[in-house]
Amino acid sequence: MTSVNHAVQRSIKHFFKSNFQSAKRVVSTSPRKDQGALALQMDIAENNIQKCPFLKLPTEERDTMVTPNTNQVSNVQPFDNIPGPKGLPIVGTLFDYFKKDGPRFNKMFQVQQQRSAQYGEIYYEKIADFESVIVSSPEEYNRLVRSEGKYPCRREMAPMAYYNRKKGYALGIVNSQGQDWYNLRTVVSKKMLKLSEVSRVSENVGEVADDFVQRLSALRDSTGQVPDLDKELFKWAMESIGTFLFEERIGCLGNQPTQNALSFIENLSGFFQNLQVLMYSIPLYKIWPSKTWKKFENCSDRIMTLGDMFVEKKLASMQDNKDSKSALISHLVSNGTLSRKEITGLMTELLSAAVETTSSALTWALYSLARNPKVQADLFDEITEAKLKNGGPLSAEKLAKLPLVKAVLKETLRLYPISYTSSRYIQDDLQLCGYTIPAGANLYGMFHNHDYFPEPEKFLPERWLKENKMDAMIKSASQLVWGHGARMCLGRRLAEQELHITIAKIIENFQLNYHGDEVQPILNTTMVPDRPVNIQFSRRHISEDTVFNKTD
Ligand code: HEM
Repeated sequence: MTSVNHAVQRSIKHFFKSNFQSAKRVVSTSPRKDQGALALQMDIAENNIQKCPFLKLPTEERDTMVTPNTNQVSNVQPFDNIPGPKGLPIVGTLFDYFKKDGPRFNKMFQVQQQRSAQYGEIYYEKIADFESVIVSSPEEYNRLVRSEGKYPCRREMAPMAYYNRKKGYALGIVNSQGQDWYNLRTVVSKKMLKLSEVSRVSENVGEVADDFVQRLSALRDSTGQVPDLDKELFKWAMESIGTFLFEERIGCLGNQPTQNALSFIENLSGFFQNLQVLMYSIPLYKIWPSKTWKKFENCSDRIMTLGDMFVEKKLASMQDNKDSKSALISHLVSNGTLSRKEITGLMTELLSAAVETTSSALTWALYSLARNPKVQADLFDEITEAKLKNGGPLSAEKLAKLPLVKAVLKETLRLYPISYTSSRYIQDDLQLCGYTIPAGANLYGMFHNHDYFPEPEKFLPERWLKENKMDAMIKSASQLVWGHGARMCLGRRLAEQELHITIAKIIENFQLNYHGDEVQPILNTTMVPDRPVNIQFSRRHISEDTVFNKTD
């Protein structure tokens, strides 16, 4: 027993040593507005330098790193001067969150907003081993965006990475860094981010949206509400992304959705819910699997098994039928760079990244439209007028390009940024001497700040229309909802296309109403509603020769 106790003590000691060795802080890149031009603050003592913990720089890049230009060093502000909540040793401000909303961390975006109001546009916080400098001004964050190197380094999602290493899976695009990340991303980025590639599946995405409209119509109860709307939106999201990844229908929207697809969706929900808790907690799961960890691990196991089944099934059918050339999976097979195991891992990762994000975005868009009848009417008019001009129904591709449709999505993601923060280990300006500050933009705070967006709590898609001339810097910061630079969201073009087409088709067919209480956003890794969103769908009767319509 004593030897077991010693072993446990030793392993706890080792755990704390490896996880919480406090890195000495060296740099401040906190140019306050009153300092004017960029003034980097550096303490260049070699042994104080903290590097991106993940970055494996190629030798030649490492060799070209230079010492800082001392001309820049003025108005010195040591890193420790960055304001922020003090916190305790080791755990930092962890207990603040326990007091606020229990150990779920699902209101972090609001805490960031409050902290920014208290400390200003830059502050430092350490929550357990999660250290960040949080920036909430578009100007400041744009500087960081501009300083991106060839291998942008984002904080690893530690529980996911730990799971993958433990089970012998590759880290994937989301968690790999440096050259490994670059190699993997290069295989898919052209296919995923090129508009011409993405629009090749627009008609298929349109068909999924049509089926979804039919399904919503059929599922409505006597009050016009769709039971378990959240689950239906998940099914839509999975079916939609399937058109690009596999170029075939997964089978989520039929009367009897495939059990595997349903199980994938269910486990994905559990995966994200538990990931949110594990991300900010002390990573004790590395030595003692907690209940939350076990749930996370079970969901991850199931997701990997199901992903493997989807991919294997598709690969087997591709051997018989060589037709589906535009599917991403065919591209990966013919490209020949990745092994079968790597292809499976990547496809499962993309499927996982796609479903919760796009279904949450569509939920928020429908909720916002349901509460804003005027915007809905304008959107319906835009679609109807475009149809009249076109002399008939619009292709999915044309629907996706309507200005107000696009503005509705932008405004939805401003109010509810699905990924509430965008973060980097700073490399470029500061990489000059190998410094690192993990920095994140407080997107929620930025997007809800009346200095940047007048009447920030109102859903006003028209603010995005060309004629209203939004300030270019604010417009560019708003893109941060997709991240930025070489590491920007890989699914952005696909997600936008799916969402534009589906929003347009839903408004073309239904008038939406919402009579419930105001829904609040919470974090399940992505930003989701805190309760079921019971929207009423009234079917429009569209007549061919008039822009007016009746609803039932
Ligand atoms: C509304 C929908 C979505 C939003 C708001 C969103 C947002 C984001 C954000 C903010 C990032 C971090 C980017 C950065 O650090 O610069 C990201 C990364 C990523 N997203 Fe999305 N995403 C969405 C949909 C999708 C979809 C549909 C897919 C897959 C088809 C996808 C795949 C990925 C991948 C693989 C990464 C990691 C990229 C890398 O590290 O190189 N996302 N996403």
